[in-house]
Amino acid sequence: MVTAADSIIAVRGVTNRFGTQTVHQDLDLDVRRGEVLGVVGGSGTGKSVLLRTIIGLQQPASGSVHVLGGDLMTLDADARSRIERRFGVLFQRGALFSSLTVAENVALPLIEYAGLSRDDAEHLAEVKLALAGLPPEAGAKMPSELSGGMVKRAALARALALDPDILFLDEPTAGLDPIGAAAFDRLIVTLRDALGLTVFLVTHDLDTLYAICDRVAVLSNRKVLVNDRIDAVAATDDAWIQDYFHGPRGRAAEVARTTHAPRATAAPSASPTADSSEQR
Ligand SMILES: Nc1ncnc2c1ncn2[C@@H]1O[C@H](COP(=O)(O)OP(=O)(O)OP(=O)(O)O)[C@@H](O)[C@H]1O
Repeated sequence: MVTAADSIIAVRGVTNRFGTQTVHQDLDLDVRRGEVLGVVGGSGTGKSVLLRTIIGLQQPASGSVHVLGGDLMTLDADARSRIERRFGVLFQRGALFSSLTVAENVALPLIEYAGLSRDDAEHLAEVKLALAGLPPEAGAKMPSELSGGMVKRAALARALALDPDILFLDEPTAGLDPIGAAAFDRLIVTLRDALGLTVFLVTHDLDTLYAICDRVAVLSNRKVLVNDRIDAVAATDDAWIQDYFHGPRGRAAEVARTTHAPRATAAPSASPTADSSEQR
């Protein structure tokens, strides 16, 4: 059995309510150091609210959230902020500042939180953009000039700016075509391996689950119904899980995994480079 001590994130007994709606009730979840954990569930089951709770943007009605050895509910503001700076977050819509260039977007946290000079921050931003697979010329562009896939990569570069321990990704492949999504999946694994990240990934994308997740947590009925390796999750006796994993899309993703042909994808590349096929 996994104890809170084995976990980089340990959520215990969390309840979240909005008015009369209870989204989570006594929810427990463990995330192990170095894993890619996929979080799935029907629409409105509270995946994004759970992510927001773990990163401290949503105060639960009750329960505790231990992250990186600290209890976010009881720490003072300074200690809490030190832990929160070790998070990198990629929100669902990328959330870049539209009035700043891509490089300025990535440099901003380095100036604000790491106290770097503008020159140093923009130099380091170039490194982060390359790490996220963007070409050097992308830094000078405005977010509106980028393709959908490049916006995701720019937002990822910003999430990596402060060398996080944990990367939180909310629907990172939503809106990407299958080849762009497969390239993004590979990038996440490459970065996890190279940087020793732990990845908390909210997704609806079955191909992503099969391709990169070490374990999958399913949210249902206000709790984590199961959190296990994907084969064990797919075998769980639950109507939503059976429909999701063994419906037509689930079968296709499983076949792609077992035939080593994820999506309609190009050959994997060793270095993370932007894929020209990403949606524009
Ligand atoms: N700030 C808020 N105020 C009121 N209700 C909220 C708020 N945030 C989320 N909710 C509600 O909480 C529930 C869970 O929302 P959440 O966004 O976490 O779902 P989700 O599982 O991520 O859904 P999806 O897969 O559709 O993105 C929804 O019913 C949503 O309307």
